[in-house]
Amino acid sequence: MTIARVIVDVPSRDTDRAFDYTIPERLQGWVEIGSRVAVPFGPRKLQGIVIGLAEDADVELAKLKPIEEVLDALPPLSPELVELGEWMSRRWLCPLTVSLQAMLPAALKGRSEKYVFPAAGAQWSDEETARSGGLLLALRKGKPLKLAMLLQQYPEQGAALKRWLRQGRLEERQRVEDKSSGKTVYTVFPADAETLLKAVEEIPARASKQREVVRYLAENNDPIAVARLAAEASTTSATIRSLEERGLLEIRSVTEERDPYADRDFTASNPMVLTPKQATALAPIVDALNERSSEAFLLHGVTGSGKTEVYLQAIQRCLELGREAIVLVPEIALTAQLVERFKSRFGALVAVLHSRLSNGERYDEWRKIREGRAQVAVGARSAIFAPFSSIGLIVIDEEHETSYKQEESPRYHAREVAIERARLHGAAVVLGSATPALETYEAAAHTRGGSQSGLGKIGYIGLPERVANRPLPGVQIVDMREELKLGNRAMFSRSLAAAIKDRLEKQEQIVLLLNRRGYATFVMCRSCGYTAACPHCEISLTYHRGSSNLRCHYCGYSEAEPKTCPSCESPHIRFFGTGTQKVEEALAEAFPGIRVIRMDVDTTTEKGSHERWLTEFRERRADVLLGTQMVAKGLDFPYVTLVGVLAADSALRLPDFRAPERTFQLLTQVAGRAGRHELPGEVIIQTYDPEHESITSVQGHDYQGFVERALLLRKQLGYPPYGRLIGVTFSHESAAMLLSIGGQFASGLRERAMELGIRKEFDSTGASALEVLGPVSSPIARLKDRYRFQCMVKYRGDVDASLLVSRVLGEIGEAAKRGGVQISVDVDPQMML
Ligand SMILES: Nc1ncnc2c1ncn2[C@@H]1O[C@H](COP(=O)(O)OP(=O)(O)OP(=O)(O)O)[C@@H](O)[C@H]1O
Ligand SMILES: [Zn+2]
Ligand SMILES: [Zn+2]
Repeated sequence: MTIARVIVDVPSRDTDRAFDYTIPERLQGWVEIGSRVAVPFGPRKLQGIVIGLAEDADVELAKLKPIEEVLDALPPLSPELVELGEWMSRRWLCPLTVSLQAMLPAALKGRSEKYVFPAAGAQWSDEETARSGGLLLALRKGKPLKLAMLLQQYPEQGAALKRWLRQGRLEERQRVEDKSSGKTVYTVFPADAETLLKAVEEIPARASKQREVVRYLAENNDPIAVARLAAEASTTSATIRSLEERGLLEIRSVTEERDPYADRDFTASNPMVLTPKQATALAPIVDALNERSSEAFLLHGVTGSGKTEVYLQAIQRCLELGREAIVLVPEIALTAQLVERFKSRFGALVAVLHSRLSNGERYDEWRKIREGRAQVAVGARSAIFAPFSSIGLIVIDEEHETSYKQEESPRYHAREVAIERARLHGAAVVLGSATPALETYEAAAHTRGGSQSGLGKIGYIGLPERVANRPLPGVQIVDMREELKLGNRAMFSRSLAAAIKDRLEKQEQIVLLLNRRGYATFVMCRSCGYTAACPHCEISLTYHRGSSNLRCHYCGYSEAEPKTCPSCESPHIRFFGTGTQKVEEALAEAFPGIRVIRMDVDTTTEKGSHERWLTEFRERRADVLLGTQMVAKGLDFPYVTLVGVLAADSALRLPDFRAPERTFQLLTQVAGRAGRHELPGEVIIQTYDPEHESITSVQGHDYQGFVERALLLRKQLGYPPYGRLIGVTFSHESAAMLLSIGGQFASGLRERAMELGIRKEFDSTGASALEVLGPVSSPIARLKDRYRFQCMVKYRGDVDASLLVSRVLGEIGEAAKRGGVQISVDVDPQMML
């Protein structure tokens, strides 16, 4: 190959195409599809990723510049991931480099020097050594060698070097100054036992310590850390170094893998005997695995129906077939408990990827996957890009979770990426949930046609009952308006208070959910109605009791709590709304001695704190687990028999058409925490809106009914999954500028649609339609001193709206850029805020 087609890492429309470079002779063996390279670009030197190789370019070869450097010994992306990236960029309208960069571990992105050195204990035959043209001799001197130097001096050894790296006999490391690099440990590599035993005789008797160490090494002929050897042979590192001078051992610095779960023991677990229902659920998944067919399934199982065991046994089958599995879980559910369930079944084969790991830890887990040392990747959203080569199964647990959509570019949805990646691998996909997203349910049930979800056909698997005939918990709805009428002004209704008291007496446990989305604590003046808002963002400031200050959750701005109203000077200014802190106080007051664990953004910032709280609760060192959304998911505690929901309806009024769906899902999930084991459960939901379907459907555990009605409404309005949306947000310091650019966009798009004869009415015929809403001020009208306007493009049927949008953006792009307007496009937005 002589030409490499390179995507340079500049995320802009102008550079969003492949540029051709020649591959110099010395790099011939090194450049592959997926390689990260350094290339000259105008006066600059840029990083880029090779997405294609060719013999010929469209222009004269002499006009092309050569690639300057290859940045990693092994390409960090496979051809398959490059292809996936290209698909993502088309799907979510973003520059290709943005998609590709999203797949790389952060630790790799820098321009740090790479080193190559032998892995501990790696062996080579004499023949390999002879054929390596001096490369192995150089490497085995012990010092890590710079990759750049190896590329220069051993150009013809590229294939061999890469093979050894892939086999894990060589290691590639980077020296970066942050914690990304592994822990360096000085390690003793002893000579062979025979040599050592012979040497013992030659060491003078007065050097008895040296003799002892040599004897020890002859008996334990494995590499060992210097510090450890010193301890075991009760000697000093000086003694050990003197043996290096005698040529009896070598000391090399070895970078230790950081295993974030190293200090934990996982008791091995065996597959459970499946219930007949679980077995029926597993069967079609196993069939798909055996046939290597890229089928997708919705595993719709009520809370506590044993979905996890079905995943585990499907994964087991996948591994037996010699293939790899990815399991996605919501970030917040990625707790020790869940990791443990996978680690105890599959042990060291499991790599864990989540954002609480340091960059270096993530990089180590990523390499474990790439080098074939792990076969199962468990992680949050981005684990969908785990660098496996032969995926057999992708599981997405709690598939309805909004966190599977990335809210920054590339604005991909992991569910769709999973289905596409599975297609490339011939892998099966299992989407599991007790409350599937309407889009997924519709794709699986094909209830009334006209779906635009883009998910293709999905098989439906139901698990309608809990394991061992355990009943779903009884749900009681309490009308808080009635409570007030009866003179109860407390935070807890009479029935919730009585139930809490009862559980405290029985020493059972309680989960309390404060649905706080859209309901943060804010400061309001009772005399004039003034509310404290961030001066940079159009957002209410949130009150933090600990520090007594007001904070903006978007930009971090903070100010002291006002003593008098800045607007009318009234002293009657105080904070409103119920925060978890306030609930905690109310609990302490109403139930003296109650032990409460509060879990919210404030108490879980510290690394590991999340897990610590949950362990404490599991060990029954607390009576109540009180928290926001994060207490609702995936937890399985046997002594929880009561779940209480405060302010169930607080998120119902958000200006988002998915608000009722989200509320229903959250309530169902949290209700599902109760009575999962022998003890039966009870749920009490407090609300000011007891007639609302999102709440009454939870009472009857009536997912089907709720969804059928919700889908009907969506269909009438042309909302997903029966229509699709593209959100375009414009931001600038000046609102006037935005109106102008936003207006140009909207009218440009309307004109194009009209030219193509696309109607704008969403009528009952279901015919193709496209409507442009806006530009209007965004629900968050100002953020970090920039005003925000948005247009919502709503369409259905046979309309390539993505293409139209990118054309129109191309037309106004120049003017927008000159004016400094930032434009972001969100295809299939999940958040309307
Ligand atoms: N075949 C089985 N035999 C006995 N117990 C089982 C079996 N399958 C699952 N369980 C137990 O039932 C409980 C619920 O299972 P699991 O947590 O997998 O449910 P789930 O469907 O994932 O629930 P959720 O969606 O609420 O997280 C667990 O304690 C699990 O150990
Ligand atoms: Zn006031
Ligand atoms: Zn702010």
